Amino acid sequence: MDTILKITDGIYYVGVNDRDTHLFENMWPLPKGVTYNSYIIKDEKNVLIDTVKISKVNAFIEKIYDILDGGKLDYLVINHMEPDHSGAIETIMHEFPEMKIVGNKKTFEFLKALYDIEDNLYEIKDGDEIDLGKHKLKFFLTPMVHWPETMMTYEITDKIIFTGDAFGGFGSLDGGVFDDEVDIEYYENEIRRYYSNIVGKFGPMVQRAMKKVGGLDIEIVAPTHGPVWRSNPGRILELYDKWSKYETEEGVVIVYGTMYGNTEKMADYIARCLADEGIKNIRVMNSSNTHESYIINEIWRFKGVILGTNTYNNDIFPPMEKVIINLAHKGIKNRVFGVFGTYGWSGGGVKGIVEYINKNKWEMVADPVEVQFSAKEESYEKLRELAKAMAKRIKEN
Ligand SMILES: Cc1cc2nc3c(=O)[nH]c(=O)nc-3n(C[C@H](O)[C@H](O)[C@H](O)COP(=O)(O)O)c2cc1C
Repeated sequence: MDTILKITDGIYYVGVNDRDTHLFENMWPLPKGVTYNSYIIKDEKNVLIDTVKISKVNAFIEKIYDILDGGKLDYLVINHMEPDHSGAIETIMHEFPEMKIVGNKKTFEFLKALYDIEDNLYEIKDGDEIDLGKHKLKFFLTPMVHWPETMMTYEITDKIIFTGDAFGGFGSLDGGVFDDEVDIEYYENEIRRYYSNIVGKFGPMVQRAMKKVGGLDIEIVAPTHGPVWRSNPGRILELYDKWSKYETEEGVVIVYGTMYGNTEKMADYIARCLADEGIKNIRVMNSSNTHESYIINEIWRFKGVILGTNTYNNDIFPPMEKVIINLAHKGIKNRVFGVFGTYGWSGGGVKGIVEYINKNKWEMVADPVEVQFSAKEESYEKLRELAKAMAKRIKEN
């Protein structure tokens, strides 16, 4: 079977699709699958850039042998040590025992700790180059995007940057691999979900990395997940730039936790009031049946966040608390918050959310609205006021 996929003269795509794994990092749903991208440069010296998750090693090796056509690998460049990319290293070493592993000091610390590998290492420092013949590699250390060893590899001749997880996204590549071969809008939502779920916490480091490689003449962006950007690389750079600066669009995400519908009723009323105020992008999300992956993705897009909970055992409804813990974990910034909820006797749900908001120094647009068991006429008025304050605030920028 012909599996050879050329990117430029001498540079090939050898990534694989994974439609088996349900949860990325055993946490983030993959309804549309994911890819582990890897690349080969064939020259006087042959190079493999990154590997794949161990479960996909057979398909990977087959592609490598097809392309090398009897040749061998001289180098393996490791841009990122997370096991979805480093999992096949030992197998590749076994197949090509002469091959040198190219990485930085931190890469090699992790290589030893994860796989007990310490031979055939070729350590590079920031800005170092390796001449392959026609092609030339230059290395840029970009720590904490999203691990400490992460780096990017720039191929000078064809102006391709291999970026590791930066600029990546969820979604298997179903036939098309390049941005101009696929319906890119289908992927953009999955790319933002990947960014917000996996890389989002490290916005300042993404900004630092982007500045570092910003002066390069880049024709192709080749990440370790999702499409390869050859027609419009500026688009993915633009998107990551916007998300890592925590920039937002006008819109409100209302997330609620309910057992018997009273808190949900309040959520729907706030949503209607927001619509009355002219807000078009409104997402009402049930924390009990919507994975926080999708909630975080929407919150990464919009400025307004309204959190609602009932009181459960003197505290926030647990599915709702899980969302808030995740939001705090992601270090979300530049959002404005509203809070509402219900209680039966002691209260504690709304109080719990407000405590998270204060602890994270998130801005609240209005006082929380809390009702006993279910909303009455006067509380609906307060909910409308909350919606009005939110609409006004998000229209300010
Ligand atoms: C299992 C359970 C535990 C509850 N625990 C508390 C509690 O500790 N304190 C309190 O004030 N209300 C408590 N309540 C009352 C609810 O917060 C109240 O009924 C609320 O209206 C439920 O909102 P919902 O219809 O959106 O689920 C509890 C209700 C249930 C069913």
